[in-house]
Amino acid sequence: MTVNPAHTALWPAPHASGAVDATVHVPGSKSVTNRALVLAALASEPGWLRRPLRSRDTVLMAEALRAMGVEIEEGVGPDGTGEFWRVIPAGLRGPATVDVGNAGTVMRFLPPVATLADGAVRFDGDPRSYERPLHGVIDALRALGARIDDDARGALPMTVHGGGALEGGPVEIDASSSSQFVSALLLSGPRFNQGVEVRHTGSALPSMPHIRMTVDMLRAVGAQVDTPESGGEPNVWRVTPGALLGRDLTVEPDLSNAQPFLAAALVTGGKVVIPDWPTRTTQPGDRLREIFTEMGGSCELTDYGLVFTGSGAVHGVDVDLGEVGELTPGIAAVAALADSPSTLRGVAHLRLHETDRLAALTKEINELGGDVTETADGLHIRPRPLHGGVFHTYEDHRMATAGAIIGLAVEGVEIENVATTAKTLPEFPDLWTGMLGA
Ligand SMILES: O=C(O)C1=C[C@@H](OP(=O)(O)O)[C@@H](O)[C@H](O)C1
Ligand SMILES: C=C(OP(=O)(O)O)C(=O)O
Repeated sequence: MTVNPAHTALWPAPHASGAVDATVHVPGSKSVTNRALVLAALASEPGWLRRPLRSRDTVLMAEALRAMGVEIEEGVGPDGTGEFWRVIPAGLRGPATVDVGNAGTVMRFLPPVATLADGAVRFDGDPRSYERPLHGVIDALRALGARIDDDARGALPMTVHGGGALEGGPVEIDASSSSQFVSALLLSGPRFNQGVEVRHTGSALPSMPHIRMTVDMLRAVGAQVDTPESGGEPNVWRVTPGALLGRDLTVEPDLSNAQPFLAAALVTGGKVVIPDWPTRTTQPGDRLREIFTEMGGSCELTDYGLVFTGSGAVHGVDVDLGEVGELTPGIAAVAALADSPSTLRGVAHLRLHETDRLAALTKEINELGGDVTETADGLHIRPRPLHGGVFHTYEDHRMATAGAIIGLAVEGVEIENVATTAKTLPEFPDLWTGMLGA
């Protein structure tokens, strides 16, 4: 958790003078966009992504694929269909250089792709990317036949020496520090000579909805995937080798990025509508309908989207967030404003996210007068009257949006480096002030 002096600009978080009442069009899902890019790049024919998220993480993914020879055309479709990206796959090539920034999806999903390139692919990224776990992907790829130089650290920076193909087959990994290890191997699995069989051997696997998203999206492009849910062994996923189809996919809104707007309705006793909320989705953000209802709101899913209404009261929760870890900062912010204590559990792995999120939330909420303590796997939050001050973000987009939620209810909160929201939602400050009618 280091503060970058280049990023100390302060953004006065708007204070809500009354109940919000707004419709917020939330841009596309980061997790869907980056999976769709990888799958389209590995396909045997061109494919389309409509309404892709355009943010730091997804542009890094697109640039990395371009560096390996994939063509990605960008344009705007006819009325109402928004932007599109057309992905034209090509023989993957090296030498290439990939900047992963601090994107978990880029640093984990692309090394397996790079094993298929016919040359060296060098991976580097932000200083934080050196600290985030990658050993599961590196060790698994080596076991499946890849040559990787990583200075024996099991981390970035590293070079994958693509050999034009990978043998693949069965492999065991401990993915308890990130579900993205499993997703990464499955996404490229159809292109390995023997496919891949991933067996998770460690303690609890986090973020299961994200693994389901990987499986659903693989099946949608024609891959055959056997999973624990489809009658297979627990903790084992098997992908059969085969060609992938190019598809025409419209990306769903990012439901985790809808979180701060729903939270605004909750903490101000107002109403927020999110158009195009999917009726069926693997996105973890869909759990907000249940969690924010328990915390005092109510919601209705209509043909138009999700209508979420706050009651004026905000209650604490005791909830295991292991499946939906990326929702933790926003839930912690709401919990700090509640009328009773909260316990957030199952999220020890957040210590290795964009920043150590458990330490960062504890420090920043407490510096505004809060009473938060870290547990082995989460947070205890006892609400207290808060006061203004600087909310540091540690180059973590979800810390910035968490601070903005608190700022709605507490005067004088200033968010350091709100621009860090560009990782997944560059429009955040504008959408936020637009919601408030400013
Ligand atoms: O596969 C994905 O798109 C993601 C999986 C999760 O990662 P972890 O399992 O590392 O928490 C999640 O937190 C991240 O924001 C996105
Ligand atoms: C953990 C997150 O991102 P990443 O994809 O970089 O892991 C997140 O967006 O909350």
